[in-house]
Amino acid sequence: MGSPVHRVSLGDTWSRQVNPDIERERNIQSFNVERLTNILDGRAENTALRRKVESIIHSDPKCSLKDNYFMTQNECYEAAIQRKFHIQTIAKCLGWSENSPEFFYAYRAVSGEVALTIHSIFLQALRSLGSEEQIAKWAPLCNNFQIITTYAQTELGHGTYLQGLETEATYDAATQEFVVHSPTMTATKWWPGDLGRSATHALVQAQLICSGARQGMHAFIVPIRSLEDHTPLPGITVGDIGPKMGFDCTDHGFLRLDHVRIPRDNMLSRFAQVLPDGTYLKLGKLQINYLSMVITRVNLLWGEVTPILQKACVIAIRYSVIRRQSCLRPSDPEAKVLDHQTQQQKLFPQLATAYAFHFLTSNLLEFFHSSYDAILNKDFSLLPELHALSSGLKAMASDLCSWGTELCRKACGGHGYSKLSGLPSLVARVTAACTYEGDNTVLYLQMAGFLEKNYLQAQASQDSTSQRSLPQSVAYLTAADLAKCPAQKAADFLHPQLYTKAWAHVAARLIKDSAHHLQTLMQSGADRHTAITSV
Ligand SMILES: CCCCCCCCCC(=O)SCCNC(=O)CCNC(=O)[C@H](O)C(C)(C)COP(=O)(O)OP(=O)(O)OC[C@H]1O[C@@H](n2cnc3c(N)ncnc32)[C@H](O)[C@@H]1OP(=O)(O)O
Repeated sequence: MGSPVHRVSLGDTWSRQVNPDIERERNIQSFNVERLTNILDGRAENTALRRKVESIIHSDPKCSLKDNYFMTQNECYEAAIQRKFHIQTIAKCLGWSENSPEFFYAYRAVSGEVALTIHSIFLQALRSLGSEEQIAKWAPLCNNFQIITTYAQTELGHGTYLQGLETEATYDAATQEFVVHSPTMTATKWWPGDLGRSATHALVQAQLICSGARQGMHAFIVPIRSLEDHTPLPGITVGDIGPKMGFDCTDHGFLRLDHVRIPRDNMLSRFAQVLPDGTYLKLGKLQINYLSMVITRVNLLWGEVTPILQKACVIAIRYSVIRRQSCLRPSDPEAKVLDHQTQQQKLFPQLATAYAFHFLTSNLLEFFHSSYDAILNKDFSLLPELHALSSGLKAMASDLCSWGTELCRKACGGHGYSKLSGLPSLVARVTAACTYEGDNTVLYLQMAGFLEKNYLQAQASQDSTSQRSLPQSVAYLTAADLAKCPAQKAADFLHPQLYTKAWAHVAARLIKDSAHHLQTLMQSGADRHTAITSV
């Protein structure tokens, strides 16, 4: 593919030299760069592994992204498919295991421009919602790419409001099958990635109907394309939904099902099952079927949202070091843009946010790993907190990272508007995270409900002898009120603990005020729904 313009390439000698302004800045740092790098990677061994994988990927022309900005949607998709399977080939040669750190570093080295990312979401949903037998049956087929899968939940008519999903799975005891059907146009599955052209099977989230009752959303594995010639199977209408604001490497698609029959065993049954006679058994609350979204929210913060702001900061700050524009004083030579206070006030808070979110999402990942095994073993005690944290942090981090990435782009003037800066595609990509995996507004409300519930519980237990312990992330709700700031002298403000105490105080006060406001509104006659959305 010939590009329309001459482009800087590594063949141009000056493009390989480090700009002297960058060199100079790098030589005046006030901290140990390698040590901070190891901290951000988790440990020195991870840094070494990451660099090794990056050097393999960056030196491999088949992993190159240099033509990406000149490609059509089709070309992007095809290149992403080729990149995906080329990395699989590298992995096989080097013995990288599935879900290994090497894969994480390799996908990060190609900026996530690989296809079949929702195939991994299917696998994650299978492992969290499937029985051991179902995992043993379907996981090897996925790992060997004998089947290509997608996660089909969102519909044309419903995305965030899961209780409104219309796709039905009706149990037929006579044949021990489910009949999966799209009863209306708005029931059409719409948006699932890898559905438009790639997937042969879909994990369809549908309203289970059995024993004459609607049992809520459950997960069903439905074959959708032939393994012989990849054409849609009987009763299946499937295709691509066309160009979007970003993610050209992913084939987002639509799916309609016309009374498609699947075996009873195709309903993922770790937490719920339908017996041959149609009896419905479930463990825990219905929302356990939402578990794969919780996992996705945690992973996308760590693997997608935070890294995008980090990249945007690197691009914008490097640009600001070498770009000279205007004079600080009339007699001065043109200044580095970074020497203008206005530029520092734009970029440094974003850099601080990127670091803060790195450690915040790392902490969330730790909490997830410690609670996930318990949940899989049907101890649901930590699920409400995990749901609230993943919802609230996904909403806050994606909002602030999309705002910050756009700020970095605008801080680079005209070059920030060039796709070749890398910034416009970062903005388009992180913006999507404010919508997918749950609209942020709705997820903030999930967090709000959790905070209010625990505040009221803390108040109630203060009045009674039974001190029921609160979830660890809201333990501050039982802390004694701070009469005044604990700082006695200026140096006290250098201690992180002071900020933790101060922010805990602010959070507790805001939650208390909101809970009391909510109670006042409801006592004055407002119903809870009206009250909670107006607090
Ligand atoms: C790539 C580019 C794409 C750009 C555009 C993308 C568009 C589309 C892409 C996608 O759509 S990806 C799939 C995204 N879809 C979602 O993430 C769905 C988000 N919606 C939900 O998760 C739920 O509907 C919501 C949490 C908002 C509401 O849950 P419910 O419908 O059950 O109702 P409710 O809020 O009353 O919750 C009932 C109880 O379940 C609890 N709950 C809800 N979700 C839970 C959960 N996940 N885990 C545990 N508990 C949960 C909730 O806290 C509450 O607990 P309490 O009864 O104790 O108060």
